[in-house]
This record gives sequence, structure tokens and C-alpha cells, in this order.
Amino acid sequence: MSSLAFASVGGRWVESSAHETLPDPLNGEPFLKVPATTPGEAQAFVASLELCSKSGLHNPFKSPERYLAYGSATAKAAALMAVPEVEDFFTRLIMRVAPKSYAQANGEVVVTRRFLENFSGDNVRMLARSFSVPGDHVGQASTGYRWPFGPVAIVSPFNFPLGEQPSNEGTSVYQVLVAGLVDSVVMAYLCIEIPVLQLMGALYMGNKVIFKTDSKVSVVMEQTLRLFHHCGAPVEDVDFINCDGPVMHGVLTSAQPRVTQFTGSSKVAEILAEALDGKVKVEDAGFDWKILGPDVQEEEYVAHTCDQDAYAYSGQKCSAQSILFVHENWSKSGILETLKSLASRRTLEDLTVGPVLSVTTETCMKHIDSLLKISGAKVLFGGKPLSSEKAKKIPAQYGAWDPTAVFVPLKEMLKSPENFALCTTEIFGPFQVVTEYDDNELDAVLEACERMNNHLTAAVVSNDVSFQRRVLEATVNGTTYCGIRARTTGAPQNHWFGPAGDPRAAGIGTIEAIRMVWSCHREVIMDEGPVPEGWTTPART
Ligand SMILES: NC(=O)c1ccc[n+]([C@@H]2O[C@H](COP(=O)([O-])OP(=O)(O)OC[C@H]3O[C@@H](n4cnc5c(N)ncnc54)[C@H](O)[C@@H]3O)[C@@H](O)[C@H]2O)c1
Repeated sequence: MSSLAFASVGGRWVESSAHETLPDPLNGEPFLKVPATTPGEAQAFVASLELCSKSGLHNPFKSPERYLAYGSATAKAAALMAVPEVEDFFTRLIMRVAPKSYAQANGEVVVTRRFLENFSGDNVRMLARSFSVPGDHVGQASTGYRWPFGPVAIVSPFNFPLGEQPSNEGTSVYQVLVAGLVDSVVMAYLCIEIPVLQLMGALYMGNKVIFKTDSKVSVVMEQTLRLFHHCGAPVEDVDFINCDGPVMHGVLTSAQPRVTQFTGSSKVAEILAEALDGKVKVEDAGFDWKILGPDVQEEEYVAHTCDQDAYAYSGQKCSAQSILFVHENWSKSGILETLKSLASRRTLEDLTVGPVLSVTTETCMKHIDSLLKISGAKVLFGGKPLSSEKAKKIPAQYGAWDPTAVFVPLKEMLKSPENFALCTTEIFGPFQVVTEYDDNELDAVLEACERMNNHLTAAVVSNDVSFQRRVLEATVNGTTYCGIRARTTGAPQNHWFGPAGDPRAAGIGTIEAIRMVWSCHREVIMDEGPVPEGWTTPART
């Protein structure tokens, strides 16, 4: 096997001296040989980013034709991604590297394409729309512009990759070590959606980007980048690096990008916030709650949504339902039994449950044991490793367990900081905590929501207007669904997705998200005169 290019820097694909061999998440066999940039090689990326000034690659005064170029390239990319073969390729590529069902992977590709359709043509320059206010005298007016940051960075996680190969330009930077990479149903969820939506937003606003995604899924973005180049996106605007976290940490601290947009765990987010003096925009861990209100209706639909929110893509969505507050009326209606039955239909065969890429089975089982020490706690269903012969082939570095729900009494959960911390620890896999409350305990439910640290998604499942209001007025989650059809997952291109309650919070997908994350406000006050006839120098003040 020959060594292939590893990264794009300064507009050309270059090679790395070292590679990392990744195991197939389904059977542990060598799967992908991914470039592993060394600290020495990473210096080229630092130097490339330093070439970009703070005023960016384009802004309303500089090279405005680049807004149009991005509108045109985006229109072409959207059209290509609508070609059935291209859509299918990306879907299967995502499935292969981050195991999830065809439907889940395809949803990611479709959202990405719709985003590109939204920002085709003039919509890119519309993002940089300014406003003007008349001045105090002739020749004066102030204008507020959206200004780029210049050199910026994007670091994204494994769970939502995206990729495709519409052209034959260049060779893939990855070596596929097994036949049939995109055969059959395999794996991934936000491999493309998160990186593409953030990357394109950064570029539209005039920034130069160094971009890193998790090596487990970066083949998807490598293919996507080639698609954008094929469609006419300027090749020098993005430096794409494959490396581990520590090497990227070194790149960021050396290059000091004006903004680093980080999507991933809260632990790494905090490390970067400190190392980069707060110049970060963060989409971090999701510990997402759902409250089933007192009005029981549409039982089958609500149970279906609860199961999908907790267990689709094996719970590896930042928006996955982590805790379910069940009103006693819903318990009496039998929702927990329906949930158990729906979860039991999930199989490794169609990847409706599958390998967990960042939590081992051992970690999850230990977590369950700790929860069971809380008085009244019990396993509602699951709580065991996947047991089929096929499941036993999943490598030990990944997790593989049955969709699991552990019940913890609300009073016990709130009893001590230790219990609460345990019950609200994110397990990034098919796992949720369930608790119950009655009409007199809504304040305790709201206290639990207040005490949580992450405020990403939430769902208020009720059509009772006063109940909805009581919950909405007392909570903060950045993406909150409300009503009997409310869900926690789903990050479509048509609404904001991101946490709230943190000045560093980033958003994704919409006009407001792009403008807020990837541009800053600059006010230019034109004051061109004339100076009034007969003006004389006044007394000093
Ligand atoms: N809020 C959101 O929109 C969102 C979306 C997806 C995932 N997530 C969260 O991400 C987590 C799971 O993803 P993960 O396991 O890939 O997260 P992670 O934090 O371990 O890794 C994220 C990325 O950061 C890189 N990295 C790690 N240490 C680094 C460092 N010191 N400097 C620079 N880069 C570094 C990793 O290589 C990876 O590319 C979960 O907590 C999930 O909730 C959040």
C-alpha cells in the first residue's frame, strides 16, 4: 500500500510521514489508514493561517466578487448533491465510518444539501447585509458592516461527518484497507452536517479556515472538500488537517486564530477556552431533557419519538434524549412498556443499534452500577452488553450495549450533589435516565433543569398552554421543542441549533447563526464634509 496525501495546506494536497490505522467499528479489522500529521509537519498549517490578515479574504470593501463566487460554487455543489448516485455515495460513506441506519445517514446528507440550496447565488452576499443611519450633518452617515475575523479554526467531533466523490480530481487521502467500504448498511451521523454548515458559514463571511474533524470520520469531509473544489470554491481558503487532539492543540496555540469554533465535549471546550484566551465559539456536550406533561394523548407517536430521540444512531447525537421526566399520567398509560418494546426492535443488522465510538461497554456498565446504588433505582430495560455473535466482533475500544433506560426516583436524584451529578452525566450512547413526577412535583423537575450544566436541546411534550408556559419561562435550552410532537433530536437547516445560557455559545445552520458566529460588527462613520462656510476654530473644551 502506498502512502497518500493527508491534508490540504495552502491550496495543495500534501503528504504526512505517519499514519494511523483505524479498526473497522463492526469487526475490529484494519479499516482505514488515516494520515497523522506530526507536530513538525503541522508548522506548515500555522504558517498558512498566518498569511491571512484580520480583515479577511473578502469583506464589503475588499474583493466583494468573492461573495458571488461562493454563491455560484454553492449552487453547483447543491445540484451535485441532489444527483441520486452522489446522495447515495455520501449516505453510504457516512454509514460506513460512523455506524447508523441508511435513513439516519441519508437525513444528514439531505439537510446538508438543503443548507447549500439556501445559500446559493445572492444569498451569500445577503449574509453580509449592512445598515446605515443618517448622520448629524451633510456628508455624515454611519454604516454597520458584518466583518470577518480573518484567520479562524474549526474543530469538529466524530458523530456528524459528510462526504462524496463526484469527480476524479486527485486521489483520496485515505487508504481503504477493506473491500466494499460503502457496501451494505454500515455507520455515522453528523459526519458532514456539522462540518459543512460551520465551514461554509465561515467562508461565506470572508474568513480563512484551518479545519480538523475526528480522524474516525474525516474521509467524509475530505471527499466533500474535493466536491467544493470541483464546483469552483477557491482552494487556498481552507487548510484541512488530519491529526490527533494534542497536535491540533499545538497548532491552535501557535497560530492563535481570531476565532476557534469547537464542537465536541465540554471538557475539551473548557481546555480550549483557557488556552485561546476565550476566543472560542462552543457547541459542547448535550445533556438533553424531555418532560412529558400531564395531558396524555397520541401515545404511540410520543413513544416512537422518545425511542428515536434516545436510541437512534445509538444515542450518539449531541441532541439525544438523556433524561426523561414522565408525568404519572403517562406512566399509568403504559408508555414505559411501549418504550421497552420499541427499543427491543433495534438490531445490529440494520444498525438501528450499533457500535458506540467514544464510550466503552465497560464504562457504561460501571455507570449503570453506580446509578443502581441510589435508593429506588432500577433498570427498566437493557443494561447488558449486546450479545449476538456479530456484536462480539465489535472491538473493545468501542462500546456495544442494548438500548438502556435506568429509573431513578426524582427525590433521590435531587437529594445530594453526588446523586445529581451521576444522574446528569452524559453517556454518549444508547442510554437514558428516566424519572417520574406528579402534579405537585413540577417545581422539583424545573429545579433539576436549572441545576444541569448543559443547555442544548429540550422537549416539552404537552399541548397544555399553562404547563408549556410554566416550563418555558423557567428554562433556557438553546433549541427547545414544545408541543405534543416535541422531540430533542433533529438539527435541520431551517432552524437555529445550539446551546444557550453561555456567552461563548455557537449556533449552526441559519442566517443568524452564520452572522453571529463568523462575523463581527464594524461601524464605519463617513464624514466627508463640506465643513460649513465661515467656520472658525472654537474655544477649547
Ligand atoms: N453541541 C453540539 O452541537 C454537539 C454536536 C456533536 C457532538 N457534541 C458533543 O461532542 C461529544 C462527542 O464527541 P467527541 O467524543 O468527538 O468529542 P471530543 O471533545 O473528544 O473531540 C472533539 C474534537 O476535538 C479534538 N480534540 C480533542 N482534544 C483537543 C485539543 N486539546 N485541542 C484541539 N482539538 C482537540 C478531537 O480530536 C475531535 O476532533 C459529546 O459530548 C457530544 O455531546 C456536541
